Amino acid sequence: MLEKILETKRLEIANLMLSEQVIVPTFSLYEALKEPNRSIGLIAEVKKASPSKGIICEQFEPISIAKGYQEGGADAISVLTDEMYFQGHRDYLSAIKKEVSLPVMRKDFIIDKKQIDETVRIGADAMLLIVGTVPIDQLKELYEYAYSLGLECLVEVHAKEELVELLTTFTPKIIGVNNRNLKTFETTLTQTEEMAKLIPEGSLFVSESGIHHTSDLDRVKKVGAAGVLVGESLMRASSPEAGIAALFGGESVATSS
Ligand SMILES: O=C(O)c1ccccc1NCC(=O)[C@H](O)[C@H](O)COP(=O)(O)O
Repeated sequence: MLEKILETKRLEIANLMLSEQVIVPTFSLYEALKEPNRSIGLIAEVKKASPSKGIICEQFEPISIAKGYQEGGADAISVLTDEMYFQGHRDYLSAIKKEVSLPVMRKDFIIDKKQIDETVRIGADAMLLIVGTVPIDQLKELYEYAYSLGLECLVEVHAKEELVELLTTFTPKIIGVNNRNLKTFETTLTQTEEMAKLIPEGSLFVSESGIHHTSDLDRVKKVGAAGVLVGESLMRASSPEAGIAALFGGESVATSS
């Protein structure tokens, strides 16, 4: 699946036209995850569809979903911008950035500096980089290029070997362990549990995908995750706020005194 998506991305990059710069305030994903609203940080994802589940949300209203996430106490928002496989759009991200005061991450398949320029133009605070999509030295270059433009990166791994390769090349400030196997689409939190031991102390780590229940949060919290990235279970809830409340089992949001 990943190879098919990357093939599409290469074609898109060849035809990519940069849009006008969106002027919006910036927010740090790292800082938001370092001091989360609850006992573990939440990156709530705006996700209409996916290769594994097809359409997840029929009545898809990205701005109102994002506002609901903010209202429900999410620490950051992830927006899928891939059109072909996730029915996302870069315009959703720009529109959301204008309406919420949270860090907004672009969730896409970034393999070229031109896409990073576009990510800045559309107003994102952060973006995803996936180990294995380009050679690791190139990934490091993309990471450094993004930070030089003020964009933070969540660097995602799907396997222990990828994490080892990543950490022998560079140490990202935010590392994501994706619990989804991209060949079978199965998710297992064992991924997070096994890889947690290898995450360096100085990096924040986020457990991604397949998180549906409070017990899932407890499992990843126990092994030191600073945050979770949750899409489907929140998108299927009766409202974004209700989805977050159910996931956190009634845990209240910290208020600053
Ligand atoms: O979600 C998919 O089917 C998928 C397929 C191929 C590549 C990536 C995919 N998902 C991207 C993600 O990592 C998730 O959207 C994100 O972690 C949230 O996952 P979930 O809570 O399980 O919706």
